[in-house]
Amino acid sequence: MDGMQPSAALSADRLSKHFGDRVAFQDVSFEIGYGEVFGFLGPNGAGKTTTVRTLGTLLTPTSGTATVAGLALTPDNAVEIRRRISIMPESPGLYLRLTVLENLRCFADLYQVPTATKRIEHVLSAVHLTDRAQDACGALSKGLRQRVALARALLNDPQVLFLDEPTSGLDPVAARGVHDLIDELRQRGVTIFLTTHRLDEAERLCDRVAILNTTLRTIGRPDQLRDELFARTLTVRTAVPLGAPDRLFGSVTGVRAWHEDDLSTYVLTVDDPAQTAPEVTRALVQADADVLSISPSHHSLEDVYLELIDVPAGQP
Ligand SMILES: Nc1ncnc2c1ncn2[C@@H]1O[C@H](COP(=O)(O)OP(=O)(O)OP(=O)(O)O)[C@@H](O)[C@H]1O
Repeated sequence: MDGMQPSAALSADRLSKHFGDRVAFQDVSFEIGYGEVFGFLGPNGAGKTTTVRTLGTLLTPTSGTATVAGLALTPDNAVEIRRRISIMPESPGLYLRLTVLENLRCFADLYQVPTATKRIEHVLSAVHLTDRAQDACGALSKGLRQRVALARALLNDPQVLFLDEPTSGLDPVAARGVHDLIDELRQRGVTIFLTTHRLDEAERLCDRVAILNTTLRTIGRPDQLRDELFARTLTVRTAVPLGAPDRLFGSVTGVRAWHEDDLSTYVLTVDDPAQTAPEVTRALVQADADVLSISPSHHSLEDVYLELIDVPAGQP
């Protein structure tokens, strides 16, 4: 790329896409830095794939603006944008009768990849499939096909890689293999835009996540979102109920409030669990309490997600 590189690898400003009366996504804004792994989460029909297809120049936005791999998303720039990005769709779309190598040759021709033979060798080795190059794609497991699809997406050495639900339908071992490959790409500085339903996957892989349900509900680091949405708590369990919990917890400066959750289980709202836990422990020891455990709360990204996407009552 020539000259100055803009600070954002991908950005959207009030981007919207409508299909007639149907709103696929509306007023979506974000900025993603070079080398960032960005998770795009949302329920079925939230607009994730349509966002990927729009940023990938396959659909024209209804309104708003965006930059992709440093270029304004305009019809004039579409060809150059496609040179700089890759999209790995949810279903790999490989020629099942052809071998892995033949598939990659075919796509390398289509994308006019220079020095194709060397590049194919490189991407096969990047996804650890060199020894399966002569196997027909139809004879590969779903996980291995997903790896071929990833190899194909890497053929043009993209600056920005869109992965649309890359582990959908894979067992945990195959999914772990794809996760490791994503980690390797991150280490090589590829910017990754990852849509997923798997919150554990987003939590493990992504620097930041956005939660979409037609409009963006939130955006941030997983730990930041947890802190913003949920009070920090310490849970104290004792063998027998405390005699005077009010006096005991009231004497600890870091405890802002407390309630008894269950018999002999006390939930304390605190500003800083790491600082307050030792103070609470000392107070409990002084009161001769039989402590079973003191543990900080752990909210998962799933808690954040469920809090934000307005799950209708009665739905799991
Ligand atoms: N080509 C199209 N024509 C009309 N409506 C469409 C088209 N593509 C998507 N939609 C609609 O746009 C909305 C968003 O769909 P999209 O596929 O982007 O959601 P998604 O978040 O990727 O869902 P999923 O997780 O189920 O894949 C849906 O209501 C969908 O029916």
